[in-house]
Amino acid sequence: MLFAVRMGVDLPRDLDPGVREDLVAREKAYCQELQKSGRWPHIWRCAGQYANLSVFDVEDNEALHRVLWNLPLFPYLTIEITPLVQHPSDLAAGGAV
Ligand SMILES: O=C(O)C[C@H]1C=CC(=O)O1
Repeated sequence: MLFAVRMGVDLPRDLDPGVREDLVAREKAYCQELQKSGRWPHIWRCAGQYANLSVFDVEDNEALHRVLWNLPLFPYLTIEITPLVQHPSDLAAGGAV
């Protein structure tokens, strides 16, 4: 199942710089591990915002929940989820011209 997920990041201004650096490094490693496994095929920065728009390709809602819950930055994220289905006009998916 495909899900579009927007994550807004809100790290406290007074967060210890070392803790912040560690969190961001662990988030990046986890994100790249999921990309390599095919479960996080797209990630885009939302222009001008500390936020990303991502696509997840996971088995079901439960799997998505697990993946998101385990994000190191999870406590600092505002997450919006949109389940996706194929669009009938999508040429790449065989949509008629
Ligand atoms: O920077 C972000 O958008 C938050 C987070 C999501 C993946 C990652 O590496 O960091």
